[in-house]
Amino acid sequence: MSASPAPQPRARVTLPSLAARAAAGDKLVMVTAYDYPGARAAERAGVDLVLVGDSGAQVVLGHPSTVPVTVEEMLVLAQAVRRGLTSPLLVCDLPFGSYEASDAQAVATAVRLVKEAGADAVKLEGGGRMAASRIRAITDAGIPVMGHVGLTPQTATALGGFAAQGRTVEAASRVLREALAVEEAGAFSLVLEAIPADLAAEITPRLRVPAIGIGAGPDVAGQVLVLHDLLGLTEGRAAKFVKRYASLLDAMVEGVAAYADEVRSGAYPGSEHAYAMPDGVLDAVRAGLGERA
Ligand SMILES: Nc1nc(=O)c2c([nH]1)NC[C@@H]1CN(c3ccc(C(=O)N[C@@H](CCC(=O)O)C(=O)O)cc3)CN21
Ligand SMILES: CC(C)C(=O)C(=O)O
Ligand SMILES: [Mg+2]
Repeated sequence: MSASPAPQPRARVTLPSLAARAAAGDKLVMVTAYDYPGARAAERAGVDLVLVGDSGAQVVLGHPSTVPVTVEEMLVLAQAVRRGLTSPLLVCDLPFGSYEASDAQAVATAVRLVKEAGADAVKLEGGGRMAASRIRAITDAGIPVMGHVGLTPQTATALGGFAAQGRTVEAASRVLREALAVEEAGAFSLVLEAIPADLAAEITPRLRVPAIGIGAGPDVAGQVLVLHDLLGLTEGRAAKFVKRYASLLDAMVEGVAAYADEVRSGAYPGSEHAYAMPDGVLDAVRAGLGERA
């Protein structure tokens, strides 16, 4: 047999290996995933971190915002992603309403994502007193936490919609203060979302932990994008920071339309898609019904 050998799995990404890579100046690559094929694509492409984002509320479940997604739904998505991943670090968002009430609620939710879905770490939004307390509590329970400041979609209504953040002296100072507070609370990394590139460049070197940007310019330790955005699976106007690397929704429509055409024309199924019956079987069936062969 000359079967090609199974691809060598890369070494598992760990918190120390991430920190070392970031310290060496290597850009960290994070992408979201919400199912098994998305996880396989991320794994095979060699990304460092995979985020089961609450953005799945929108890009997978069709909700208008991230707010409605439940812990149960995040568990289903994260379990599917876990089955497809071996080496990247698996981070799972804590959905809106699953951590704000108390430190105990936040720890209980994080524990479920680790125990029931195999998450390696969790992510939560915010940099104020509530968020800092939750990050400390979850970290103390032994679960690594990624922070998320700047544009925090779960509370976008309070921020004035999906607008870039940190563009006034007061707002920029607040994002900086929140990033430092998230690090101080024990986060191993944090997302900086939709802030001016110059502000992200000011914040990043003030942190010991890697800042992962989305709409935060190039001077951060790494980047994250929503998988469905970068693959062209989303419709409508995308945020300014989105770059499309494929047009998969167009490819999906073309594929389904070609199938529909062939069903209607009779070109599908062809003889190669049909099961053959052994000689004589139908004759015997007819004889059994009292018909002549
Ligand atoms: N598909 C998808 N991609 C994402 O990046 C994403 C989600 N969904 N859902 C959760 C949040 C919401 N995000 C968003 C959504 C919209 C904008 C947006 O359109 N922003 C305007 C800002 C304009 C302004 O600053 O006033 C833009 O033009 O980029 C930004 C982030 C990021 N996250
Ligand atoms: C965009 C990233 C950072 C996120 O939180 C998500 O996809 O839910
Ligand atoms: Mg999110």
